[in-house]
Amino acid sequence: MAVYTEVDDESLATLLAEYEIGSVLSCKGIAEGVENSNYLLVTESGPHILTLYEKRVKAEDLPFFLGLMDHLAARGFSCPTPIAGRDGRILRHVAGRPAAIVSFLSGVWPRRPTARHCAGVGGVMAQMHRLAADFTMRRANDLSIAGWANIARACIGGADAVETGLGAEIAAELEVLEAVWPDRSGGADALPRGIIHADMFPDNVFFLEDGLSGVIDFYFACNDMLAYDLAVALNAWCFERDGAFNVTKGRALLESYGRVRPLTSAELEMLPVLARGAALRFLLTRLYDWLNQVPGALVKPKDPLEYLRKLRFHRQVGGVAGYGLEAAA
Ligand SMILES: Nc1ncnc2c1ncn2[C@@H]1O[C@H](COP(=O)(O)OP(=O)(O)O)[C@@H](O)[C@H]1O
Ligand SMILES: N[C@@H](CCOP(=O)(O)O)C(=O)O
Repeated sequence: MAVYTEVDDESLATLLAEYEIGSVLSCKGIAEGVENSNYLLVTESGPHILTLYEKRVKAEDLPFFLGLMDHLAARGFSCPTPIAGRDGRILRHVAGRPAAIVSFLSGVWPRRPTARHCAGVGGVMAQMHRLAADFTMRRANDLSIAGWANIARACIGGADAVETGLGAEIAAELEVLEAVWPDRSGGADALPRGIIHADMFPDNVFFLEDGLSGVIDFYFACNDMLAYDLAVALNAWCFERDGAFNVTKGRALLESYGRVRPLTSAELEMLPVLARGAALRFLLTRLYDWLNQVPGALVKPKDPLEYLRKLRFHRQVGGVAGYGLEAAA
């Protein structure tokens, strides 16, 4: 459960007085997520989500995240819509934290993703990439390769307590990725860039009986290579619980993405490298959280070693066929 900051009744009543969504009927901490404190806030006008932004979310990035959700929702993309108060402002302060209220999205996230779910997420990701193309705000990916090196420095000393040799393996991986990470200078061989979600995990994609119902949690969104978003999703959606990569799921995800935004041959070729980077990114942030647990917070840290196993898989993938696609387009 991720509730780092409690909200008392008085603060809640003061907050709600600034909106036109009626008074509070109930407000309960949500038993999921790891980054922010989330509450299911039911008012006279229905359910909403109250989010108090914590640790990794910088206050100066909030206009980007909330602006992006607003931009996508206005174009028919199913994601939370930020709700403005009577004064037109979306961002507030509650219990000493920056906070916002967003619309509630129906659906449940898939505990055991199938190839059908993977096809759904591939399609919706490509749609998001297209719809965000004219979003004018920018945010650099602070959890790309330079950011990984910073996190690695902060937790490499404790890594071997989690698994013997882990510190050295992370250092070696970073060195390799530094050498092969796709061109960041915008040269002719640069991969297509745009706004990416950067955390499109199963717990951030909701489904109803008739299919995908929406995407939440845009708090890592940024400008980066579009194919990196796919690399994150291959990691998050296409491995089985026993650690095996499921090529049927990989193919479903990639083909359905490609039907909305065809992938270039350079993107397909780079996929194994991008997937290694994505696996290292989640290995590092999980390792950091594992080693720096917040006393008293209602949060269950995620297993860093799951991503070490995924990283080792990507290292031996020779090309896009390893993810289920026949050949480069
Ligand atoms: N707009 C929303 N509609 C419905 N449920 C939501 C919404 N936003 C968040 N939630 C619920 O809160 C949980 C945690 O949200 P998330 O944004 O993933 O948190 P965190 O950023 O802390 O990881 C989700 O798994 C979901 O159950
Ligand atoms: N998806 C990340 C953790 C980020 O938490 P989320 O609840 O915002 O998805 C991971 O699995 O490490």
